[in-house]
Formats: sequence, structure tokens, C-alpha cells
Amino acid sequence: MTTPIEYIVDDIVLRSPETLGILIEVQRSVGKGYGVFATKNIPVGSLILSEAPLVVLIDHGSRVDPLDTAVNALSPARRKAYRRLCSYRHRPSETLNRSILYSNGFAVGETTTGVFELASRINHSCTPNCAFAWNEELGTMVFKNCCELSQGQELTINYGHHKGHLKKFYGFECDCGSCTE
Ligand SMILES: C[S@@+](CC[C@H](N)C(=O)[O-])C[C@H]1O[C@@H](n2cnc3c(N)ncnc32)[C@H](O)[C@@H]1O
Repeated sequence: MTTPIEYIVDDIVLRSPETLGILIEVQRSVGKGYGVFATKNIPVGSLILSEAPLVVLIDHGSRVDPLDTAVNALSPARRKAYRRLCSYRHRPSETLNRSILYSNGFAVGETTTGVFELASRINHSCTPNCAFAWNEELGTMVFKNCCELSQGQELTINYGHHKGHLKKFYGFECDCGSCTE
């Protein structure tokens, strides 16, 4: 659990990660499931979100899937939040926990993957309006907008894959128009 930290964004003092409902909200995104949207105009370079992972996975190659152990160890509310995330099963043998991890995971260090309750709702664009970086000291993924956002605009990040990989691993055809093959 990270200690809440105060940030000043656009004259509002925020306690991390309480930007939900103030700067951003989760809504349906046409053809993409859910997405994260700006609730107001947000100047470039604002702190949009600083969130600790719901689940982290460091795979040590044990026979028992350490992901199942990590998910089972969550509180019922956090386990429910994990299981409610979207999942694209890219192989029939993949477990639901694994599909959720692969569809929603971010690298949080060299060998660690993190899944986030809110950040994992952000959709992809090859020309994204937000950038993110893992902050080791805070133990949070920090998101800032790289251009001005208007109220109601969807936040996007680049998942870091070309078109074919987005289809194969996330199950969607990117139609942003700037994809690389
Ligand atoms: C990390 S989740 C993003 C949140 C997700 N939309 C949800 O409803 O929870 C990744 C999934 O979102 C969808 N997605 C993300 N970016 C998309 C895009 N540009 N076009 C279509 N679907 C997208 C795909 O289903 C993908 O597997």
C-alpha cells in the first residue's frame, strides 16, 4: 500500500490516486469496451493518474502458477476488480487469470508485470495523448497527458506493439490510421 501523496493539478490538490471522478472517469468507448475519459479540459503535462498495481507478477518458473496464487491472495473486492477487467484469450489453453494479465499488464520493472484497476482501462492509440512511466520510489504507474485534453475526450496510450501484434495479443484491429505494420 503506498502512502497518499499530494499533487497539484490545474489548481486542484489531489491525493493519489484520487483523480478518478475529478479529472478522469471510466465510460463505454464505442467499439472498444470501456475506456478512460477526461471529465474537464486538462492542460498538457498534467498528472492524470498515479496508481499502484492491483496485482503484480514476478514469474520464478514455479509449477504452481504464481499468478493464481497472487489473485487468490487478494481481498474479495480486489479479486472481483481483477476478474472484471477485460480478457482476450489468445490461446484456448490460457487460464482466465492469464488472459486478464496479458490483456491488461504493464511492465513495472524488468521482470515484473502489473495489472491496474483503473490504468488497465486505458485504450491504445498509435498516436496517444498520454504517456506513462513506472515510478519505483512511489510504487505507482504515473500517467501524464502529452497534449491538451478536452472535456469528454478519451485518454489513450501506446501499448508498444505494431498492428499485427495488437491483433494477435489483444484481439483488436487498430483503426487509428497511424499504425505501423
Ligand atoms: C488494457 S484493455 C483496455 C480497456 C478495455 N477497453 C476494457 O474494456 O477494459 C485492452 C483491451 O481494450 C480493447 N482496446 C484497446 N485499445 C483499442 C483500440 N484502439 N481499438 C479497439 N479496441 C481496443 C481491446 O479489447 C484490448 O484487448
